[in-house]
Amino acid sequence: MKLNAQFLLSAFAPEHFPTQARTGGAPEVAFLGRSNVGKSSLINALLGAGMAKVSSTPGRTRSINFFGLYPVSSSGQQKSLPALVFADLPGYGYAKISKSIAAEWSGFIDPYLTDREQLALCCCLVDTNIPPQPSDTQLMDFLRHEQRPFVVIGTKSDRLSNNTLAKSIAALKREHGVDEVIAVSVEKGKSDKGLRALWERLESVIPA
Ligand SMILES: Nc1nc2c(ncn2[C@@H]2O[C@H](COP(=O)(O)OP(=O)(O)OP(=O)(O)O)[C@@H](O)[C@H]2O)c(=O)[nH]1
Ligand SMILES: [Mg+2]
Repeated sequence: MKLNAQFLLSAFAPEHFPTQARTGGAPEVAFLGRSNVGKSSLINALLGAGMAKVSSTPGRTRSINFFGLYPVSSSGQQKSLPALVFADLPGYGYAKISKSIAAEWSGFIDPYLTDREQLALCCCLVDTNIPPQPSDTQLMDFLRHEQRPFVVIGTKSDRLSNNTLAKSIAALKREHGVDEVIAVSVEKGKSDKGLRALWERLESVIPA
């Protein structure tokens, strides 16, 4: 299926979340993880450069940013409703701004993860360059409790040798209690095997 990506809106409160009229109730995929882990970069790699704002300053994404993925017919016509919606979420776990982030989480991110009916899959991004983080374990425990399906994605894999990456992935699987961690890199010229595996998983949430 050919999909055309379009920015929908930035939400700072639950009442801003895209309406049924806007999305037709399309399934949503949320991108979650600590500040600077590479959420916005991954969305750009999946949807095309420039979609989401990337920054070297942690804590850049402060709103939930929604993107619609619209099917395009063989004649090139774009459908009026998206088949899938991506949600780029603010990061957590960055000490300097953790207080304001904590307030945001209880204000509108928590409600999004708890109540959003369309939310079909959570992508939990973890950095393969650092040891497993308690804040990530905490998020996954929360998602398990909420019975939200999630997939764990290991970012910035280009910075590690194959051997070190394999060890890191093994540690992440063990610590987070998951069978699979999809290793990805958004660096040009690096293998896009992980990105392709991820796309397959994402497309699987679109109803046939
Ligand atoms: N080497 C390498 N760097 C990456 C990769 N993905 C992201 N980065 C870098 O990591 C930094 C943070 O990336 P973002 O995508 O803005 O991270 P984020 O998770 O959206 O951050 P917040 O919005 O602050 O929560 C940027 O400097 C990116 O260039 C990757 O696959 N490889
Ligand atoms: Mg971001």
